[in-house]
Amino acid sequence: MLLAIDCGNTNTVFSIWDGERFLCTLRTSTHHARTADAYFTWYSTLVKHYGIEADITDVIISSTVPRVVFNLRVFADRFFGCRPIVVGKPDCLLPFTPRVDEGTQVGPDRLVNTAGAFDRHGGNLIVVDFGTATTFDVVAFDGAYVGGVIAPGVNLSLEALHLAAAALPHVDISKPQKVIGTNTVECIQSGVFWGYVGLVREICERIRGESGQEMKVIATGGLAPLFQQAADLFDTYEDDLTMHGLTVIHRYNKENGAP
Ligand SMILES: Nc1ncnc2c1ncn2[C@@H]1O[C@H](COP(=O)(O)OP(=O)(O)OP(=O)(O)O)[C@@H](O)[C@H]1O
Ligand SMILES: CC(C)(CO)[C@@H](O)C(=O)NCCC(=O)O
Ligand SMILES: [K+]
Repeated sequence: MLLAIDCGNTNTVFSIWDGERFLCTLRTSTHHARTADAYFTWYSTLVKHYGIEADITDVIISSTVPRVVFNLRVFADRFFGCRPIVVGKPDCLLPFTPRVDEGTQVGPDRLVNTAGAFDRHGGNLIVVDFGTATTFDVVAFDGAYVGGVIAPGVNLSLEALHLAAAALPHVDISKPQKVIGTNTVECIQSGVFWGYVGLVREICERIRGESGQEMKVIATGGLAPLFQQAADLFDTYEDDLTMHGLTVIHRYNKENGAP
């Protein structure tokens, strides 16, 4: 069985796979100081709760936070006796070579999203991921990551307003009924919500223009459905895209003789 781990700057998600069959997802916040033993305590409690007979033989990790990788490696070695594949490390094979400026370290989550989206949809895609940052990954005709866009995440923008302006409260994102807010909370929600609708539309339009291609837009991340409610921004929404990408890269490494 495969344990696929996606560590973002905010949240860490584990998913367990029996071959192609998805078994469960476990989610926790990302903390660089969490030890291998602490991961196992959390993991084994939840696996037991879900009644899963998990016999993990393989682990793959994508982490946008370099510091957490050490403890996750120890976790994989100590509790499952295996050496994980870590996306972005030289010994992890990718189904494509990113076409970016020399020396650029593309976020592993973006490489994983690219692999997952190409596997499901073929090439000429824009993948929009609403995580800590809002990222746009451009996937070429042949499945290569060829660049993209990084914008501040939705929750980060809300938090930044609250932190920087003494009179602005913390506000949760939601779809406002109108553009013109008549109280502070509505004004903030309007700015961030409609601002992101415009941002997504404009960036996708410009990517299509620059590529000279029609491109399908695939959205992932918890907040994507909220934005889709407001406007026809995406062709599809796939909440499991990153996890699927991890299984694609894992399979590719197995088939191509990686350790
Ligand atoms: N249905 C939902 N409605 C509102 N907010 C949601 C929903 N699902 C998830 N969220 C929130 O959306 C945010 C984005 O979630 P997501 O898991 O895509 O990224 P993240 O974990 O915040 O980012 P990263 O992967 O960079 O750590 C999270 O703060 C999450 O709590
Ligand atoms: C942009 C984030 C933070 C999104 O999770 C991550 O992909 C990352 O740290 N990227 C490194 C820089 C890059 O992707 O070009
Ligand atoms: K994510």
